[in-house]
This record gives sequence, C-alpha cells and structure tokens, in this order.
Amino acid sequence: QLTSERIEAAAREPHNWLTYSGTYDGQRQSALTEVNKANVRQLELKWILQDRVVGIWEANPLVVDGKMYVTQRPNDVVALDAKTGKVFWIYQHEPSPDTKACCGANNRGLAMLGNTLFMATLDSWLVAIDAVSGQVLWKEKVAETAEGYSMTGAPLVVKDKVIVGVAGGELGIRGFLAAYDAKTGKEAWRFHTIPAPGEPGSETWQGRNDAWKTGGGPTWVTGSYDPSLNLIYWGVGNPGPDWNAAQRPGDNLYSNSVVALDANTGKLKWHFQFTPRDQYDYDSVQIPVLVDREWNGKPAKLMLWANRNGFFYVLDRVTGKFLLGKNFIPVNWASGLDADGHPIQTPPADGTPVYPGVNGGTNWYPPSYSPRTGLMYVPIWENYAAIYRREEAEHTPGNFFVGGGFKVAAPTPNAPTPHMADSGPVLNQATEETGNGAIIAIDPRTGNRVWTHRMVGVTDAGILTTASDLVFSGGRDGYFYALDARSGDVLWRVNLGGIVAMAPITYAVDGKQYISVIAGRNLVTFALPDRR
Ligand SMILES: O=C(O)c1cc(C(=O)O)c2c(n1)C(=O)C(=O)c1cc(C(=O)O)[nH]c1-2
Repeated sequence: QLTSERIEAAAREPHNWLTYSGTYDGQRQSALTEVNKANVRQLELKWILQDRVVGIWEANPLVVDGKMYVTQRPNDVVALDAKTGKVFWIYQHEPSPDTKACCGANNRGLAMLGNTLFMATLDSWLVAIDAVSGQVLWKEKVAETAEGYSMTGAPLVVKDKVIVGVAGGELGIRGFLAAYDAKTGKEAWRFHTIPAPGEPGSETWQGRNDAWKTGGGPTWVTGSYDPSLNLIYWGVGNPGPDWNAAQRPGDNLYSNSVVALDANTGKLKWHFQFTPRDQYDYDSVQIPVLVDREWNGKPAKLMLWANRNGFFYVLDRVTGKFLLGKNFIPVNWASGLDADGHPIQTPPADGTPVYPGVNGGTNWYPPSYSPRTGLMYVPIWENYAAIYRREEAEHTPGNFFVGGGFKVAAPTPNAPTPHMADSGPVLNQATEETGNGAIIAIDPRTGNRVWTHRMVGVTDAGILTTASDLVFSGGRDGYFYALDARSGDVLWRVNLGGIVAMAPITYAVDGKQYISVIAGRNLVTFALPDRR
C-alpha cells in the first residue's frame, strides 16, 4: 500500500520512484550509489519495453516495490515487473479523435496512492485504475475538448487528493488546477489561473471585457509540494492569444507565473510572475525545485527555477520573494531583471530574431538538484531564436487562438528530427526547430554556469542525479549519457538510436540498482552485471 506518508518521505526509500519527480521537492536526486563513477562504464542492458505507437515518448515511470507503471501514447498504462520488464497488464484509453493538442499526443505519466493509479488523458478525463488488475475504478471529466482543453501532464497526489493541470494555452482556454478526492473522484477544489473580473489579479487584464475567458495560463507540467508549509507550487503557461499581446494589455496574471496554493483548499498564498504580458510563448511550467540551504548566512527555504524565458531565479518559497536572477543563455527580449525580479523588457523589432526562440532556453524537461554538489542541472537550448509574426486572433471555441505565427530564425545544417513531427488526430503548430542542446550546471549562489556539456542538436530530456555524483541525461541525437556531476566530464555514453525525451529514473529491486530511460519507442533499463 502506497500511503501519502510514504510519498512524503520518498527520499527514505530510494529503491522506489513514488511520484513524478521522485520526491515532492522536484530535485530528481536519488540516494542510490551502487552505480558510481568507477563502474558506470560497466552498465549493461537488462530489458527493453517497446511502445506500440511511434512518436515522442515523454512518460516518467513510477516504481513501487518492484513493479513499474508507465504510460505510452496516447493513453495506455502498462504495469510491469521492474526487474525483468515482464508485462502484467495494459490498460488502453482511446482519447476522443476530436481532441486538439498543440504539441502532440503527449503523456508524461502517472500518480499513485494506495493501490490506485491516476492518469490524465489527452481528452481531459482523470482515470483511476486499480494497480493490481488494471481495471478502471472511476473516471471524471475534468474539462471539455470542445473548448480547447487537453491534458498531457502527470497528476500529483497530495494527502488524499489528486491534483491535475491542463493544456490548451494555444487554444483559447482559461487554465486551472483541480483537486479530486482520490477515493471517490469528487472534485475538492479548482484554482483558475486567470482571475475573473473583480478577483485579485483581474486588474492585469485590461483588454476587451472578456479577454480573461480565453486568457490561457495552462498548467501542463506536474508541480511540487512542501509538506512543512502545506503548499503546492505549480508553473503556469503562456497567456492567450500567444503572439499578439496587443489584444490583452496588462501583465496578464497568473500567466507565466509560479503559484503557491494551500494544498487543502487550493487558495492562492503567493505568486511570482516571470514574464508579464508574454508574447514569445515562454510557458513557466518548469518543475519548481525546492531546496533548503543557506542564503546570506541563514538557513532558508528556497525555490530554484531555470525558466523558459532564459533567466535562472532563486525565490524564497515561504513568501515568494525574489532573491536572485540571472540569464543562463544570451537573451535579447529583456535587458535584465529589476530589484523585484521583473524583466526589463526590450522587445526586438518585428521581423528580427528573438532569443530565446519559441521553445525557450529550457522547456518542460525536468531539471535536477544535488544537495551534495549544491548545483542545479538544467537541459538547455542555445543559439536558438525565432522571428514572430503578429496578427489579430479571433476566438472560436476549441480552435487555435494564437494571433500570428513564428519561424525559426537561423536553421543550422543537419538540424535533427523535428520534435513536434507527429501524426494522428493531433494538430502540430511547429514544424522545424534548431539550436544546440546542452546540459549545464548552475551555482544557485550566483546564477553562474559551473560547467556545460554540449550536444549535437537539441535535447528534450530531463536529468537525474545520484548520490554517487552522476548526472544522467540524453538528447535528440539518441545518446544516453552519464556525466560527472562536479566537472561535467562524460563518463559513459551509449547510442540508443531514438530521441531521449524524458528524465531517466533509478530504482532498486532485491538490492540491485537499475537505471531506466526512454529513447524513441523503447524504454531501456540498465544495471551492472550480475555477480556470479
Ligand atoms: O500551452 C500549452 O497548453 C502547451 C501544452 C504543451 C503540451 O501539453 O505538451 C506544450 C506547450 N504548450 C508548449 O508550448 C511547448 O513548447 C511544448 C513542448 C511539448 C513537448 O511535449 O515537447 N509540449 C508542449
């Protein structure tokens, strides 16, 4: 039985991976050390699970007491033996073909409580599934496909509730987070990321009277949770329409913000907006990384955030106060941050390149933080810009509401596979991307880069760190890497032949450490050779 107490203390059972980021703090750091710098080169293939569908596979598996649970696109759930890869059961939900998702039939994984798994489906159902039998226990409709909503993120279980976010920032939605009773599926609270007239924040929507109704603010990546403060932290995406900010004068709260909500009631405790009145699609949906360490000589509860807009931030997570900010790549949409962390916006002239481009300096890819090195590890895109075209957007329910378009500014030769190339019922917005991917280590005390590991092409992969000072990640070039967490040196790499588009995880069964990563259609699991 997976209790909420066990999830809260997940760091104490590193043989399991109990929630999206491994632990509630979003650090994606494992205490397992069997695989270390000296032996990582000996990692060998243990088993592979192949997806039935072609397309980018972004799911984060959960591992609970020797069993693994993972989703496959569009909305299959697979239960398997974490040691051998033997499949126990597969549950298939076929999302309604009417569903429009901006960026592919993505699904990033499950949440679990007790013996129940929770999946948010592309057509916006929250489905509760019995982890033993694969049977549906209950299903709730979270939002309407016809209004432009979809769901691609993994839910987050907090105490007795399941919290879900929505996608649809390009489709004229009004974003929200919703909490459901894990047993019954009854809705417990809903927090709208775009305030209605009269609510606090509504003064930042000075456009047409109903601009807030189609104001975007999606919540498509899983947030973090601090049990000591009982606060849920969740990133909010772009305002709508995306490119034509002229249609929505004002700062457009709570788009491109982090919101801190009371976990019991969904009431807003504080917010911090990274990109007011965005016109570049800088969704601030990155995973909030919660870190307890000294700040100015005193113990502090911090939040670290490398944002899609190209800036790295340190916030006080009790109050939301801005402590430090610095760009981690060259940017030209802002000349810097003011004393409160607000960007000093310097919009480049229309028709000229904006850095970073539409995919940002980083995106949804999970970062990692190691309390051992004190460094934050971030997958980034560099040398990557977009030129925007802005025009009047007209809203029709369920259709794209973007107000223009963009093209990638400077395609590099031999650009890698477009990551939004996809087929099926889902519409794609972007067809080409370029730039260089890298993994960087940032020192939170200064915001400076400590090291950079450059890749061929860009990356969609998140990062796992371990207490043996290893950094695992991959790229669109198909390589899976182990780097030295202190120097960034490549200790081991293997070509898996497909895009690595999730964060690796690690777990142990019968005392043996495994490392799983998805590349292309394959979930590949490695371990050290068995001792004979
Ligand atoms: O505004 C939204 O609702 C929304 C949703 C999603 C998604 O659900 O995957 C993406 C984006 N925006 C987006 O801007 C983006 O760059 C993106 C990349 C990806 C991906 O899975 O690689 N999804 C999304």
